[in-house]
Amino acid sequence: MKPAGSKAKAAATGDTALVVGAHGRHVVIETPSGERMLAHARGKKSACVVGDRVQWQPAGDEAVVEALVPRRNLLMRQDEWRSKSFAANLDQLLVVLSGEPMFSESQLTRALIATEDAGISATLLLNKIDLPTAALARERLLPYKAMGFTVLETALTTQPEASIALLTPALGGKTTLVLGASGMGKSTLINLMLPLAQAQVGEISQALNAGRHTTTTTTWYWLDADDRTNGGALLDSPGFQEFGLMHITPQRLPELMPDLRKHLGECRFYNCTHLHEPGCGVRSAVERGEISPSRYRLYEGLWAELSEGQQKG
Ligand SMILES: Nc1nc2c(ncn2[C@@H]2O[C@H](COP(=O)(O)OP(=O)(O)OP(=O)(O)O)[C@@H](O)[C@H]2O)c(=O)[nH]1
Ligand SMILES: [Zn+2]
Repeated sequence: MKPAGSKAKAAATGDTALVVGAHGRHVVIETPSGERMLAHARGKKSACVVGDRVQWQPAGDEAVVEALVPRRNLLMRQDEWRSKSFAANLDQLLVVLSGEPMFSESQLTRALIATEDAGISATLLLNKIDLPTAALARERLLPYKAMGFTVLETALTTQPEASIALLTPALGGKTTLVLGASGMGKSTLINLMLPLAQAQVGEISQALNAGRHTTTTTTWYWLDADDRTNGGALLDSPGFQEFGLMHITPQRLPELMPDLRKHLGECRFYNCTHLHEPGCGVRSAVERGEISPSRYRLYEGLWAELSEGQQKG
């Protein structure tokens, strides 16, 4: 075995590669020349996620991940049993929503809290605006517009050209993780923006193989395969059902919810939980209609859920 020092030095001088697919300790990396290969992470600590930059060494036809380049950010979720990382080094999250099926405000709020916690910005996309149910969905998104989120609107299937024209500048040059609950139109969006996406998926799942037909982890797609430095990328993450926030303490919730955060200086007690204290600025704002009742209810529910988790943990 070579001394660890020389190996570390070789890795440090090597080019970094991008993780474009990951399944446990098996990852698919893309080298600066655009070559993709299967790589193995060393040791348990070196778990990589899509979007990571890694130092690597060739090992036959495959590669070994030597070290992880420090991350700019990491989007994760955590339930009682385990934590799951979606992706690292993101510029933004795009949440696809629709009125049919109606999006879940709880799911949306959870995703936005995790995103805020990770220091990543988020854009909302109301899809299926060709359907009458879009009106109600639009109304339910008003509080989110008021707290500063951009809400784009598309009819991906009936107005594909207009959708591309709207989405191209919103996605260009950025690394965007796309989230969407089942039926909202996430696959339609990916296929519209990336006509060759299916081919890229095939390639990555084949490399990670283990006989799986569908990707169960996040997948990286270049928006423009000829411009891998500035062109931007879409990351498709399957499964948006349970967005556990167990990695966040209940005390931090108000600062991660922009509509509540705005009123934090207005409470009588510095350590106000905004649940029952007198002179609470947050609850006054709810009464004045400046914080929507649904958002406040979500806050109460999350507080209870995360406090219980804290007691157990
Ligand atoms: N009317 C209308 N239907 C749409 C629109 N966008 C997508 N759909 C339809 O909605 C259904 C769900 O779209 P998908 O793109 O498969 O949704 P998804 O979010 O990927 O859902 P899963 O595949 O279950 O993860 C499909 O039948 C689409 O054709 C739209 O803008 N308007
Ligand atoms: Zn308060």
